[in-house]
Amino acid sequence: MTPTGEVRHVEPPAAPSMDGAGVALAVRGLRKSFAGRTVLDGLDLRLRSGEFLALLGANGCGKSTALRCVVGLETPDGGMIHIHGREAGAARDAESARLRRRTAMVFQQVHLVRRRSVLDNVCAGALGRLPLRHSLTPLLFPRELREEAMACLDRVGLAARAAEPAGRLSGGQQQRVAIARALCQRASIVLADEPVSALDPVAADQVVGLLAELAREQRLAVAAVLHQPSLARRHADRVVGLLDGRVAVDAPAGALTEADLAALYAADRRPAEQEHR
Ligand SMILES: Nc1ncnc2c1ncn2[C@@H]1O[C@H](COP(=O)(O)OP(=O)(O)OP(=O)(O)O)[C@@H](O)[C@H]1O
Repeated sequence: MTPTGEVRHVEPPAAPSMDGAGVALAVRGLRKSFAGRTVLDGLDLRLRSGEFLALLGANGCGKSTALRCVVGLETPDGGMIHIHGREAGAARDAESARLRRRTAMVFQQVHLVRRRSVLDNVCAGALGRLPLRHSLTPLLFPRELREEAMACLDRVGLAARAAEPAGRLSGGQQQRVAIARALCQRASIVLADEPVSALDPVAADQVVGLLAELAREQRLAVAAVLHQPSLARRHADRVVGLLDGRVAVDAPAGALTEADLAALYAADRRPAEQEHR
């Protein structure tokens, strides 16, 4: 951010193209308020296939809300969301649902069924494209799906744990299972909301490193909300910092400055409720 409070765009330029080559996700002018309080105030964001973007910003600045709007868990008040060049509207029409199935969200809470096997949990990523009966019992998962899920588990380094109950794995391993589930969904855009906030530093580094690898090697578009700028600098291609529901910093990860971080996390800019969290 500049001393005058303007957005510090090192690269790319301010106005995101909605459908340029390689742009997997483009958000323009996204607006969202809760009970009259503006949370997203015209957010612009662009994410390319093969890119790992770290989303930074103080508590309450709107990071989760932005991701939730993209995957359809929140309905924006205004703005546009384009997924692979096509508009995903707020309406629950078939085209928007199809586009949103290209996106997967990974949460801090992994949302695994702890008593079911690791493999069954990964297979569950495919439920959106399978007939409803498959959700009744994992015995109905087709063999090809199990093979695909094994390949996803192999990709996150956990094939050997496929038969164990998911609840038996460590926190970092469970988060890797959740990422494998997103792969089994065949998502091309993975949005991770604080995926490592509950993990120790070593596990956190592994999980963020894995997300970066998946972006690079499988050409996924990956955005992760992180509260650790050091992880963003080490693994991300680009960093976007939000302030008051808008983009305040958009820079290659290596160009993120201490002044940027000071501006993003300045205590005197936060609403009073944040001070006491
Ligand atoms: N469903 C909701 N109803 C009412 N207020 C909400 C809702 N979801 C989010 N908010 C409010 O919107 C603001 C932004 O929340 P959001 O979770 O997007 O922030 P964040 O940047 O992800 O914060 P954190 O880093 O703490 O997770 C907060 O003040 C939050 O209380």
